[in-house]
Amino acid sequence: MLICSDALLEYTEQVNKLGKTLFELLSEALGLKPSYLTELECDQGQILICHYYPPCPQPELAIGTSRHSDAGFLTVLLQDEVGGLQIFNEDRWVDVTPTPGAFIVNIGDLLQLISNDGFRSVEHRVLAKNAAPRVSIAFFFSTHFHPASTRMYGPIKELLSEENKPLYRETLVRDYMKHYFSIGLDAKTAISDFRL
Ligand SMILES: O=C(O)CCC(=O)C(=O)O
Ligand SMILES: [Fe+2]
Repeated sequence: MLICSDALLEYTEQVNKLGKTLFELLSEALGLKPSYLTELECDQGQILICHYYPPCPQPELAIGTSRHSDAGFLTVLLQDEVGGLQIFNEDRWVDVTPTPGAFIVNIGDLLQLISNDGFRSVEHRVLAKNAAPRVSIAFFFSTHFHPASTRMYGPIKELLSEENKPLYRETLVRDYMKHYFSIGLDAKTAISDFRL
């Protein structure tokens, strides 16, 4: 890891910039001013996780990463050419075919919660493969590790009306994370427990 630390720092800086732009576009898509989500500090916590999946001799008996949705606000994911990532859409698993140079951007549970279902977090998993080792780099925007944060996150007030009532209760990021990790990876159970 020391060998590529400069590359990872540079990568972090660039994905951070990309994240800011994405949060601006997502704010606008919700009909809010571009700086809305960054003012809410959705881009403030960043966690970079590098995954290594060794080749699996019996992939039909194993799973690379179990079914889950990401807990934070947004994930920028880089996968290599091996494949195996799938998203759950309309009751079936769909392969996310690797595209060289492309990122996969996943909406996380907390963005679903504050957008009051305007955006939906996506369930995904990674199948085990026996062809070759697989590497992916996940960059999570979430304040998991800002335990002192006292900001409460709930459905954005500007998005609510008589017809669009709040669907979730407010939460601290750390309380959401505690619940998410206490139940483990398994479908989208964590966010449903915050539904009113
Ligand atoms: O390895 C991948 O492509 C996905 C990993 C993942 O879903 C995660 O880290 O949350
Ligand atoms: Fe994930």
